[in-house]
Amino acid sequence: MGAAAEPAPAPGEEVAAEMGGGGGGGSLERILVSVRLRPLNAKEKEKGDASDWECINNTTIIFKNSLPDRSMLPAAYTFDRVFGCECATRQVYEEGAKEVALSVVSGINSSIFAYGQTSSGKTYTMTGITEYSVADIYDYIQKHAEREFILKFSAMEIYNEAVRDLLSADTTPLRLLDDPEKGTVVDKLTEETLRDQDHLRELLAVCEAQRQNGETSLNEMSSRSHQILRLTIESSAREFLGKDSSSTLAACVNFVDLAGSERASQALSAGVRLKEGCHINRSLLTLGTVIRKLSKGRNGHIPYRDSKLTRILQPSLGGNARTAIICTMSPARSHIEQSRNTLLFASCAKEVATNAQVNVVMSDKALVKHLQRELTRLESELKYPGSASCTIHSEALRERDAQIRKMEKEMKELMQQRDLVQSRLEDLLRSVGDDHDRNSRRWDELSQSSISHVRDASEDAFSTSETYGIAYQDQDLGSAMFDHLNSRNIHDEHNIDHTENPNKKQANSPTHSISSSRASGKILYQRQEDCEDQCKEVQCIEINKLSRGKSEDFNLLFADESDSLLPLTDADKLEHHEQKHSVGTDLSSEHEEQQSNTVTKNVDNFVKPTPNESSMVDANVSKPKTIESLHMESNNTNSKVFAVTRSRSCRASLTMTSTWFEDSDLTNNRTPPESYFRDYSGRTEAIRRSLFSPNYNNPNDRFLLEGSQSSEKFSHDEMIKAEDISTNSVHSKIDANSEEGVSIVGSYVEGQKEMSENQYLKQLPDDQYSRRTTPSEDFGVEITVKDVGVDPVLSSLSESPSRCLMEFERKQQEIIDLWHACNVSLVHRTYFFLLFKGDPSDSIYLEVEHRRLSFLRNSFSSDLAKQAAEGELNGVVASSLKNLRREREMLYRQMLKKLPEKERESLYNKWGVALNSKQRRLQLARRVWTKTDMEHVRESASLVARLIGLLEPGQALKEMFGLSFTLAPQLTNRRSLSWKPGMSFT
Ligand SMILES: Nc1ncnc2c1ncn2[C@@H]1O[C@H](COP(=O)(O)OP(=O)(O)OP(=O)(O)O)[C@@H](O)[C@H]1O
Repeated sequence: MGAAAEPAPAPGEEVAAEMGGGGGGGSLERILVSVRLRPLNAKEKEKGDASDWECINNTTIIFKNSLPDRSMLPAAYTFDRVFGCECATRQVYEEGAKEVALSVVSGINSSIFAYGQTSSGKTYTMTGITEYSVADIYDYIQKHAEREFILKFSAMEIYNEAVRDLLSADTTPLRLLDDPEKGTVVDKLTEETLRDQDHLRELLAVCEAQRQNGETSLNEMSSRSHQILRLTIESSAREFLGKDSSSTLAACVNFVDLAGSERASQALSAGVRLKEGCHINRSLLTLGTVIRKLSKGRNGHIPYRDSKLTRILQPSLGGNARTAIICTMSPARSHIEQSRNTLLFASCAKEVATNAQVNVVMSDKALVKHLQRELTRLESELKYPGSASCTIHSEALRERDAQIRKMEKEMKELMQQRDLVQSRLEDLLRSVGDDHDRNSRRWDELSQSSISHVRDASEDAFSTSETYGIAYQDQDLGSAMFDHLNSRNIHDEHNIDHTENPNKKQANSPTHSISSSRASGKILYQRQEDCEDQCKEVQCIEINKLSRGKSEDFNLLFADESDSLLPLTDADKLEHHEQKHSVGTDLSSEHEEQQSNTVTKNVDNFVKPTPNESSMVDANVSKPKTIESLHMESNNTNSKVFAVTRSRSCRASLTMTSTWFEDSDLTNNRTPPESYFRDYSGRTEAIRRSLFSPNYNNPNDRFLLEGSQSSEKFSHDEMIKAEDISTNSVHSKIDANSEEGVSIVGSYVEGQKEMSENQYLKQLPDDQYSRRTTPSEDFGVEITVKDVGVDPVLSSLSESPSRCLMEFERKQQEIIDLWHACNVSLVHRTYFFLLFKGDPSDSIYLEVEHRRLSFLRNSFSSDLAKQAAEGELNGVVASSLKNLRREREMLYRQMLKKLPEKERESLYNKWGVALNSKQRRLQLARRVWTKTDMEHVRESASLVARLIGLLEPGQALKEMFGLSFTLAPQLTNRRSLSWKPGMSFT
């Protein structure tokens, strides 16, 4: 037996207001739903149909037969009332309709519906209910002689979606009109004012005779239409009749006998009957939809207007009316489908609530009188403040004053606390400031390319599958910074592993471990609430390259390409060749196995700490200057893994996930660490495909891909070449399809970053450079970055918004100047300019861009000096100029595609290109981004964006610039951050 449905809350709790009540102010009340089971009829008995349904009590009906294929369906249904086949219509009326029907005499609209398949007993039930109701109404009227009642009767049927007046011989369909006050009204519907009960009986007989009946296979006298009998009752207290203060209660009760809800096929309908069936079912279908939607709440559109039935009955379906629905059903097994549908409808209906109100109609005089009384009362309150209502008001005011005072006190205390915390913060910053100053120059360098160093450090370190571990040891400041950076960085796509640190001083400190993998999006953070000592600086970020990276995987993808632009060394080729045959075919080759076994072991240690070992990371953290690793690797992967950790005195270290590539992956990957590690190798291909989708036959794309993986392979000049090719790729992609330009710009930017990073490495003192590039034995390189300062984000938190904005504008202008000086791609400038508008997070991007460009400019200067000596223009400068020229050509071509002639002409005017001159488009393309004043820049960006089809840029686009930071909400709220000057990575 299936689960029994919950009984609906008792309906009718909100009983009709007493006559003469004030009106309005309705309350929600569920539709009263009951089910009536009729006895098996002669035909059914003849066929030997079994009776499968039984009412086991007043509210529950069960399906007796346990057919095996029905076992999944519920076998018991509960409603407000259920009536077995032995129940008389009188009982059905008394318990399932009377209360609702009689609301009408109290000025409350009501409706009684009969719903069910053909021949289930709807007409049989409704006829009885109408009679009993009418009798009771007249009985009530008799007993309330103090009121004068006016009864009006109207009747209609909806047959084939046409409304017909049942009190008129005219069969012309009636129109439905929308009345602003009354809602849907049936135009020209006859409304008879009733003389007495006999008069009503006569009219009911007329209706019965007029109604569309027909014979179906299931019912010889089947009602083929929806019938609505409407009795309107108005009543006024005789005492006030004719007086100014009289008011009237007005409401109507609908007796609705719906047409059969059966399927046409089941009623063996054909011809006229089939057409009827279609219309009937369309109306019933809408009724079902309305009831279903209402049962789920009133959110969204309720399609009342989809059928005449629901339009006319709209107030009864969730509106200003009390409603009762009696669902009739046959107990026969042959009708099981229809019976279930009926019960389903009933189950939905019992969830629907209506909002019935007492409808009071005031005479104009009464209304004026009422308003005058109200006015007088208010005036007297103003004149005599000592009156009762005024006393209440003044008390309320006193209470409010007291509340305000209390809140002011609390605010004062909070402000004091804030000042205290701020001064502590300043102390702390001051104490770290010295070290920060000492290290600032170096940190500036480090931070601009914090990730890049890691990547560039390896001979082929620029792998898309590198995994950067993050270790962040924080006190209050660090915590804030941690939240700030990581919340933005990982977009909540992380797994946090809370473990206990077994070290005695940190025994009670929760440790959040989050690791970050570029390829997998897996992030493990390591955070310590309480440091062993008061750390004041980040002294050391030790980065281990633990295993070989996915660059090999990527290279393998192109290993067959004969037109590779990469000058592969013999060793490379050999390696690629070997891996090509191992990856994807035999991941458990010896070489792979060695790596993966080692790494897997460590991973297991990391992600599944034993109680004794606790977190391996924590243990590592507490060891001074140990190059410990967050060994994260899958069994199958040969991914490169970097672990960034810090020594005892580290304040904070953070490895940025850097590319749109990995960010997208972070977004996609939500698997827990273990599964990630297991699934890793399979996923790389998917990631590659879903995120990059390059054309592998295209040498430019190929170069981009390979370049992005192994920048270390390229010399500075090669990087410039890479930029060349990237730019070309941008252009060709944009030419082909401007939308694709978005992702390609990402690659382009990546290339530019690499170039600057490469340049940066060249500028480093030899010892540092070698430290970043010395391959270690097993898995590659060890990178040590020392003396990293404290996060200036925090030190700038107290900046005023206006100052922040000024800082942003200053930085933005500097970047614009640098773009100009370095001949940076126009598309890149456009994207960057439009993306970063001073949002708090933008500061980081601007900082990165600024530093990158500074390096580029240095590179330009040295190239220029060299070329001046050599007397010819080549190298970086020449290549960038070439790129710009190509870009302008691309824009020139786009103009024809993207801009209608009129728009082009207005642009020529705006940009000072003579309309009668030659090559106007080219002239225009040559004018954009040629100056650095803000107006020119804005216009240029707008035009280029239009030409390359850049739509409203979103956060995702920001991420393609290589970094993704989200301010922790608490930080944003607390300090209303804006542009933060001098931000750098810590
Ligand atoms: N509870 C009942 N007890 C005895 N007979 C019933 C009962 N319900 C219905 N019947 C009989 O079943 C037959 C069909 O009933 P009725 O016409 O009311 O069905 P219906 O649902 O209105 O069908 P349709 O939708 O085709 O108009 C009638 O002869 C009626 O007398």
